[in-house]
Amino acid sequence: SPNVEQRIQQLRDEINHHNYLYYVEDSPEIPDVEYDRLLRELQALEAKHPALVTPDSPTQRVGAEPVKAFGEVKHQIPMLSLDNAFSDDEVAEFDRRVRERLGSERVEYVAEPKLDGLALSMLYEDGRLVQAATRGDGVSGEDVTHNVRTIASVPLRLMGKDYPARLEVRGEVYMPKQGFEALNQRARDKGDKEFVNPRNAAAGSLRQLDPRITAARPLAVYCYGVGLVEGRELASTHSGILEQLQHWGLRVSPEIKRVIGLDQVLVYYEALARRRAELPYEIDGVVYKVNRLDQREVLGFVARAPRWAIAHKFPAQEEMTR
Ligand SMILES: Cc1c[n+]2nc(N)[nH]c2nc1OC(C)C
Repeated sequence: SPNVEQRIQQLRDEINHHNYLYYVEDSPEIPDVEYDRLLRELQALEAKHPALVTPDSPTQRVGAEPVKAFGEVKHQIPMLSLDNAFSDDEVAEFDRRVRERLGSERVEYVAEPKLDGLALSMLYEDGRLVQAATRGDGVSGEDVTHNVRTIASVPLRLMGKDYPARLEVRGEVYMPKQGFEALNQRARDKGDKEFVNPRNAAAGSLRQLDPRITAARPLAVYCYGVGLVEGRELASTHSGILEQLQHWGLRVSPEIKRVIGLDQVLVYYEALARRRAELPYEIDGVVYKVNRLDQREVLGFVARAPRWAIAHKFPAQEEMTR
């Protein structure tokens, strides 16, 4: 009956909204107990009207059956790796080459924390998450859709209406430090093997055949770019695209900043290096990317990595603590 369908749709919209506030904006508006009541009401209505269940319903995050094997996903746009810089001089050299090729005095970059997780590609068609894949070798990766759907900070449906018909979002899936410690504590209590570091724990949690295992692991995603885009033009700068992704309900790191010129780039790096131990997740450096897409076109790529971006790594953790 129409009012059941209306109530189901209303509950879905409300639950998706509260999911977004809690997991993407980290600023819930209602107490957990109220959220649980909404979810239970939707689950009860869907149990009574199974024909009304849709894959993008918030009740459908955890698939019932494990997959037999990981499908292979061919990335229509290769997922590139990054060149590394290990010193300020190497960053200065990167900036000089960029300025020289662009023939411009000062270049605007976007500086982003480089999370120590694993790269992920998520494809949204008509606003629905239809596929998620690991980077693999950059050309093809593993289909981990069933597991990515269980990550609360990943929307099953985009918000608003002005998103492209097909939008591939790229980001990093990671395990926050606190979740990692708790997971290893549980492993110790059960006499299970512990994970060596949050990156391995995230990789191991994502590459499960049974989504119920992944659903029980504390994973999160920060989006940092796009791949395939069809159906409408996006902004002409990387920072503009990241704002659009946030507008559509995708989670983007609040640490991301626009910086102009080498001096501001290095100030950002030093500031983040000082805060590294306090961040709730592990990072292994900072990524600087030329902000204007037209300038990226001019710069292009070398064999395996773009000329328009570079990762500036921190010294390995143990050296820092010595
Ligand atoms: C591999 C990679 C990793 N990360 N991490 C961030 N924050 N941005 C980013 N961009 C990447 O690659 C693009 C520059 C192509």
